[in-house]
Amino acid sequence: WRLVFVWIFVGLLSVDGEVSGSSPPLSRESFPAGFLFGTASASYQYEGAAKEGGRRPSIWDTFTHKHPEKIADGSNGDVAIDSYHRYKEDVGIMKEMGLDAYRFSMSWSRILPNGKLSGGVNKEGIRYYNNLINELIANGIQPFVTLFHWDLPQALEDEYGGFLSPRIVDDFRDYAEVCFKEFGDRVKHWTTLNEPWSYTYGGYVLGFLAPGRCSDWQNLNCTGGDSGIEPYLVAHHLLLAHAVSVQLYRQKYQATQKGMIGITLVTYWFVPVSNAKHHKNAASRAMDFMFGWFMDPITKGNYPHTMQSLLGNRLPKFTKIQSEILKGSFDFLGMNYYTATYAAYAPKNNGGKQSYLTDGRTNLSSEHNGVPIGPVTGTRWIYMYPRGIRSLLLYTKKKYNNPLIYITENGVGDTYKNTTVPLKEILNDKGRIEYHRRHLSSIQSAIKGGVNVKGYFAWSLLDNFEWGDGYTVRFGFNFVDYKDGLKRYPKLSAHWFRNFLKK
Ligand SMILES: N=C(Cc1ccccc1)N[C@@H]1O[C@H](CO[C@@H]2OC[C@@H](O)[C@H](O)[C@H]2O)[C@@H](O)[C@H](O)[C@H]1O
Repeated sequence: WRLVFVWIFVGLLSVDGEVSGSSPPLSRESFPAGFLFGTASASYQYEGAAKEGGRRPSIWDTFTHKHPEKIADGSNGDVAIDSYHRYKEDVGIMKEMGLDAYRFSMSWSRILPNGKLSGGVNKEGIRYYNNLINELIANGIQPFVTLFHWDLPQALEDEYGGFLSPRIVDDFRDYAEVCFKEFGDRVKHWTTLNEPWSYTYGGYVLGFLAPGRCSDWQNLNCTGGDSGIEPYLVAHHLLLAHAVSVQLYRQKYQATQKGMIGITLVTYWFVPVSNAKHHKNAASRAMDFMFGWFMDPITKGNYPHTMQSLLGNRLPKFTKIQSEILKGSFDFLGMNYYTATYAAYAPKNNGGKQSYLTDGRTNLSSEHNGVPIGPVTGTRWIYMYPRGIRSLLLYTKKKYNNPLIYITENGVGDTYKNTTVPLKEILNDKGRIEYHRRHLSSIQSAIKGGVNVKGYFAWSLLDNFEWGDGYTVRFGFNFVDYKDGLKRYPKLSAHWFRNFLKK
């Protein structure tokens, strides 16, 4: 009998650490009082109205129009899902779902069309974001605002190469100050950057994101660049732009506006292919090269030791003053988690050319001995690995002194290359419900482990323009009908989340 009991108990213990079956089904009540639930979005992926309301081009307008071959369906964000005109309807959907907060980004080139303060502030841009913020607050939804979600004004890319140049630091700070001044009386959670790793990796290592730069020997149809040098320059300037903007907010606005400011970082969870020391070290190095690359400077004022020793003079150096303003430059940490990957030791490829891809001496793979790290999903690079968000949260708590954390993105997409799939099937997104439920359960387990996480934003409220995958990958709780006036329909997951959130 004892054996039978053990078997039953073990069977109930789901791999995410939650004891399913014995505890009530997961709901808002499973989380501490005041825990915020929301959804996330980004300006270029949602707004559309690319040439309306005084907005000038961003590097994503240029990238999609000049290189449609780099977008799965050759599409762009000219119209996207038209949130610029439909924001009231979209806020209504958030209200209906019972969201506490909404994370969105501001389009820098809608507010400063020429990128610089000297080019003038676009009043129509200010008006749009005031309308959106006021609509959210009128519906009891807190605005979480990201200043930069990859859509850099093209004017700054043209003038001095955007984030390749240190000149970006002052222009970003000026842009941030316009936003603090205009919206800071109502916006109490600011994020400077969304995923500086992705902007750097996608834009300067492999060139599949704007501005599409990489080493020509990689034969990835890039517009110039050097995957072994430029990523480290861009990341350096992203960090400095972040730090000076946080310093400005704290010195001039925080005392009166009483808001918080942070940064959103993305990382995989890395699982060593075996317990062999050289593979465990590889997994640790992989964390340094993706998460520590940004997390160490904002907590310790410098890059991880592994990066410093492996990169030498290819890694820019912070001055003493820069190190000081970087250290502690966040009130909260935004964390985006989607999946995990295996890490194995990789020897230095002496003959090979230099690239971020090989600098970390790690081989990353989504499978080991032919077995995927987790169940495949509707998204090519996302394997279901919910325990990874718990491991990542506990790792962050231990290594970085238990910071205040919001999960600012977590979600999964369904891929539709052929558009003949019946609507009924698309709306029946049980896989998305399972993905979010298991990740929420894993977060609950991390909270029990003492992690200071205070909110969860799902990616995404609506299907939208998914960068290199255009409109072929759908992440929304709500379906957008690209063939019939961008009409919005709740998927099964929207009903599930509404019930989950019911007070
Ligand atoms: N996409 C990422 C991180 C990333 C970057 C390069 C390569 C792999 C993964 N991060 C977040 O994921 C979200 C989902 O990302 C999609 O994932 C599936 C891909 O096929 C698609 O191209 C990408 O947009 C984006 O919409 C958000 O804007 C972004 O903040």
